[in-house]
Amino acid sequence: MDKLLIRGGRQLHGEVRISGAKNAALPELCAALLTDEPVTLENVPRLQDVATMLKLVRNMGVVAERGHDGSVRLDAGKLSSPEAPYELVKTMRASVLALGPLLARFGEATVSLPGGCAIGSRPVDQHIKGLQQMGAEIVVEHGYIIAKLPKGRDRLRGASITTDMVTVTGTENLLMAATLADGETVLENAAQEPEITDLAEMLVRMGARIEGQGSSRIRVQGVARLHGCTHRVVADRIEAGTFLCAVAAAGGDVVLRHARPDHLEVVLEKLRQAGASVTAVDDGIRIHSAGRLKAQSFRTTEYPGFPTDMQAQFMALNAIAEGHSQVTETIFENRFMHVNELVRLGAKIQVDGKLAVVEGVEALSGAAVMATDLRASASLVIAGLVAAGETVVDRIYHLDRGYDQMETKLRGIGAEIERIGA
Ligand SMILES: CC(=O)N[C@H]1[C@@H](OP(=O)(O)OP(=O)(O)OC[C@H]2O[C@@H](n3ccc(=O)[nH]c3=O)[C@H](O)[C@@H]2O)O[C@H](CO)[C@@H](O)[C@@H]1O
Ligand SMILES: C=C(OP(=O)(O)O)C(=O)O
Repeated sequence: MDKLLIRGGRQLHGEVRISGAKNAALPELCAALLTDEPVTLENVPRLQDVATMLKLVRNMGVVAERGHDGSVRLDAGKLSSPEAPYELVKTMRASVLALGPLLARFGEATVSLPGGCAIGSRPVDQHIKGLQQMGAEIVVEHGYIIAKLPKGRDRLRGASITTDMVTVTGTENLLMAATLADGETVLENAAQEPEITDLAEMLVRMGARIEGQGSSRIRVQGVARLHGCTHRVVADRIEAGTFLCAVAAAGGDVVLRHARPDHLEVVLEKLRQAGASVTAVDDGIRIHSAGRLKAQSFRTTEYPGFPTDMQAQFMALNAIAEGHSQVTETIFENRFMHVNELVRLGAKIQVDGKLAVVEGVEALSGAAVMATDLRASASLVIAGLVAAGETVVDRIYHLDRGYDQMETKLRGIGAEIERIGA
């Protein structure tokens, strides 16, 4: 099993190219299931989750080819089975995004329940309830969501759906299903993340009629069929945010090319309040950080609030900043697993339910630590970059799920980091 070996204490200087967003690419790969015409996605990040999604759609009969230029061409003209088996779904929750498109286009879908995962129980009841409101008959049996249209119907029907909470993949599943439904669908309490707007833009290119993406009410007028398109995946705001925290913590001056400042406003503001200089530059964001930063309290909430996917990385920064901070996690019930590992590196953090209280220390010291989930891994890498001596991060398969060549990019700006075998 691969590990990362980091020798801390180097400042970071230069330029990093931010990749396409994991959380946009995954639903967009599923959106290709909505049409029998070829779809080309550009700027698709090289990640394990993307490889898993390609395996999943190929397993259904989709012809999917990766180009050398970061593009993926998908042809879902003929499908052998509208099914997502447990073996593939268990490694990636986002597989549930196949449910809406399959049901909308083929009138049936069998998708394994994703099950719980490290950061929380993460049910998909809102996806199921919304599709039922659109007329689907759904049973959950032997760990599978088995969905079909009632006899005599060949399309879902538009509906007014208010989800009990804001759900990102729930909104995406219902949005994709609604594009081919009969009549109008209104999604109330919709998630507003930039990845949803990007997905909606792709669907519009395919001929969908959508209004209100990026707001909490999305209206969709269903159409009888969608066509192929070429779409460029939006830049990954969480990858950008992770590099921003790395530079803020380690010190240095770095330009993140392709990063979108408008997608990271709350994080950028926190970094500025901490004392870093953060500016929008041509096609990117520049961060300059010198000296010890000031700790910042924050509370994770849905977009446009502070992203839960940035909580662990910012906590690593707070761990070595000056002063106390309070970090409140409101989205997932078990997303503080990095805390014990940061403590192994010398951080002082106490957790009480949804609240972590961080007392900034002057220095961390390298140690062997274990990654427990994707963003926890990133926070350990950031802590390793500032810790004195060597840090070895184990179980980095979590990191590989969602970061495109992280260690190569970090090495490119001066970090001492290498991948080592077991
Ligand atoms: C592939 C992808 O885009 N993943 C992102 C997506 O995950 P994901 O879409 O799974 O997260 P949700 O927005 O659905 O989850 C928000 C909250 O709602 C709960 N919930 C959700 C659906 C449901 O049917 N029932 C229910 O109870 C969840 O358990 C969680 O507590 O948004 C999260 C919140 O920004 C991010 O951390 C993930 O990186
Ligand atoms: C939690 C995340 O991803 P996923 O929903 O794919 O598990 C994430 O990207 O931080």
